[in-house]
Amino acid sequence: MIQELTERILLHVEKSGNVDTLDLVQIFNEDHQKIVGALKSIQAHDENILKADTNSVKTLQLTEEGSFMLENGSHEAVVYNSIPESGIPQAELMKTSANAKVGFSKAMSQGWIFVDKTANPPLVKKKVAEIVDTVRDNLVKINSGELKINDLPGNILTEYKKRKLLLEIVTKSFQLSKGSEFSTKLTKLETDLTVDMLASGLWKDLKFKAYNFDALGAPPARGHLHPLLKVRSEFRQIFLEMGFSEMPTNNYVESSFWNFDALYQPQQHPARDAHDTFFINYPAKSTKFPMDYLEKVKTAHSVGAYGSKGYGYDWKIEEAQKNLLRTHTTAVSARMLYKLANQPGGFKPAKYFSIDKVFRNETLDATHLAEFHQVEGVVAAVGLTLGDLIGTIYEFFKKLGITQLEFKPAYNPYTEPSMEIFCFHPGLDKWIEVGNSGLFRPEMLLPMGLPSNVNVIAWGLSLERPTMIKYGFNNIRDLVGPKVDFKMVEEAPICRLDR
Ligand SMILES: N[C@@H](Cc1ccccc1)C(=O)O
Repeated sequence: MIQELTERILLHVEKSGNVDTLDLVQIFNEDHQKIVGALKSIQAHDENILKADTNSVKTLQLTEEGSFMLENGSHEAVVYNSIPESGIPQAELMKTSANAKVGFSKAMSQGWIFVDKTANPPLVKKKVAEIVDTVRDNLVKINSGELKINDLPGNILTEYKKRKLLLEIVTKSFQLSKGSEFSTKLTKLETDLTVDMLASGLWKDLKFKAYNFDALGAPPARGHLHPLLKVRSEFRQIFLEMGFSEMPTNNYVESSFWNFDALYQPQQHPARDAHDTFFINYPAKSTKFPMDYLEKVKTAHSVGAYGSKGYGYDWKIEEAQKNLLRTHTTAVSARMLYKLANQPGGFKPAKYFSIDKVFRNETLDATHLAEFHQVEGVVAAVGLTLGDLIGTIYEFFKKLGITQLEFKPAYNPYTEPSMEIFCFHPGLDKWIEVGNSGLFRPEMLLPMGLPSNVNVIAWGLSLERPTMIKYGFNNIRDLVGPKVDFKMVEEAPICRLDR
């Protein structure tokens, strides 16, 4: 079809010498888009076949309301026509059509109708015996093309546009005339240069299609980052900007000692039950611990130390030896703080973060999986306070674009005070819980050997939750697991947490 149209255009230019593509719309009864498409394909053959100068033409188009008047008359004419000879109460008249109010005031200002106040109730009556509906007449002529934009007096054009009866449309078109290589026949363009063409010398006479440097090309096959990884790198960036260094989290299997005992979590704590924690059978136990430290932990739990009464129970090494899949990355933080306290040269202030997997024996539902990621920040320095914790959390969340925070007292065995972090989500229009935080207890820090004037503030959140919010997932199974749509992974945009 395009082929045919290209030839028709060329033949027309040969005959008339000069034509605008918009005029061709009527002549060929074809869509302007199609005519321009055919022109482009002529130019792709050889840009010197036709000369095409751009034109931009303003035309008028009726709006839905304008088209309505074509059929029914202007609102004022409709009102005029619905008034009986004897008149009609205004309230009644208003019920006769949807646009009666506008029609009434226009008809009044035209002097077509008046309100007879001598009657009770006052009646709207015709003032003239007949009317000429100029608005409708003009719209008919505009619609048929008889009245062009330049034929309409400016004030009328403005009025109709104000009444939203007309739209001004700018159409770009091309003024066509013969080019230096004009021809009514298009030779087929070659797309490939073959060995035969070279050998026979045929290539000299052939016309080749111009190379399209704007063509997008086939997308190269490559790997794609999962949304969780994209969000992780945003979080990592924020921590790095704040001067935190990353903790080594490459041990999913941990001993109960580092996961619980080091964190002053008593051995009877319900979280240590197989209902909440995945214990490991092979190997079931860890045996290497820093024994001095382990003894201090035992004391802190069983009889208390450093002014604390402890929990007062019989602490057993067998319980601490049990291997498990770590239930939180705070186990890694505990290892790092122990290292920090015992490093050569002694304690130095430090800021650490981690983002990695943790495992919990949870009931699975739309927002919970048995494995997920935690984001954790830890700051250790002399004399840190709750104010430092709150300030640091504000700064951290500010970098995520979150400025409205609330803190709610909470309980963790290893922090005192502890606070849940809530933020206001303008998109969801509600407060949501985003994390947990606190100051690590002396019962946890002092056995490690940290100086007694050192305080450690820490907070943690999940990676999945902000990812689900940012990418608009309601079900975590759409994000993680066998039901994940790979197309989603391929097409998910880079995540900007500040938006
Ligand atoms: N470990 C806590 C998070 C947390 C980290 C650091 C301090 C306080 C709380 C959790 O699993 O929810």
